[in-house]
Amino acid sequence: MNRWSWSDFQLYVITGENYHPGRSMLEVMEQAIIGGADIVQLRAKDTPKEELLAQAFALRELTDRYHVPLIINDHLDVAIAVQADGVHLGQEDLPLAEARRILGPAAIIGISTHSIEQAIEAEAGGADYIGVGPVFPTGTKPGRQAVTTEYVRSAAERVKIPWVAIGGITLSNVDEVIAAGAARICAVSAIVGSDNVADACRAFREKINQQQISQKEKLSIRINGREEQTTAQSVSELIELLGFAGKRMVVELNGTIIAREAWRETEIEQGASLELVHFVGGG
Ligand SMILES: Cc1ncc(COP(=O)(O)OP(=O)(O)O)c(N)n1
Ligand SMILES: Cc1ncsc1CCOP(=O)(O)O
Ligand SMILES: [Mg+2]
Repeated sequence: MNRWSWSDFQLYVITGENYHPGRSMLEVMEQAIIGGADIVQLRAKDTPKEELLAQAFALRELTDRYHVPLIINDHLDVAIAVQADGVHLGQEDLPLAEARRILGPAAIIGISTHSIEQAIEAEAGGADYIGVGPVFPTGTKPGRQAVTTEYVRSAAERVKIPWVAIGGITLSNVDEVIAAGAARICAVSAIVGSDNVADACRAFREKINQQQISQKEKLSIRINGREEQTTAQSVSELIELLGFAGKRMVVELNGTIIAREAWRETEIEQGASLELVHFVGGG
């Protein structure tokens, strides 16, 4: 991953110094990158500007060394000063259009969204990616209402630009978020607060990859007009998986009736349309 293919990212890690007393932000973020963080954000809400700027320069040097994109939370001036790859803005921060006017077309601008309406607005306004969250309640943004995996599900259905699920995501609940359709995960506490930051990142990456492999293996097909996902590769396998093995059936695949003898060698391909008629009763 590098800044030229930034949108393929899977694991986005944000700084959170209060989660790792005794370890520096730089050593923690280096471990995150080594473990597989493929985009990072500097977020330090209460840090004075001068110190924030120094942290941003140091993180720029680190991310340059590893060819990882750097995003600055909230502060466009800091992003410009350190030649970061972009900024992340919330609903109450500088409006997207203003940020774009200042930063230009090449900058990566991410927008926090808490509803599908906000997501559609950010997409239409030219955001490069959006944050979807907080999925779960989180101490990193106390008091902010969780959007739940319901919003993750609608983002998966409707958002066309890259989007990342964020907020209260841990190794114990990330499967739920991925199952709701998230292909990109962002975390603070579960990663930077972990004893072994690199291993935590590897574990998150493993879970994201695992899900993507099993999604890829599934074919999207239509059965009697309904969109379905299947791992079946032949008509006979599909009939078995649907629990119709041994039953009297007529199978039509893409408009052609398939004789029972041909079920085993007839492959099912992505986008196939099947009509299955099951005869009930005998006589
Ligand atoms: C990737 C990502 N998503 C959401 C946020 C939150 O941004 P915002 O709502 O502006 O809140 P603060 O982070 O500024 O407290 C984010 N930073 N990154
Ligand atoms: C910055 C931010 N925006 C929405 S949730 C959140 C915090 C994410 O932190 P954590 O992964 O510790 O819940
Ligand atoms: Mg903000």
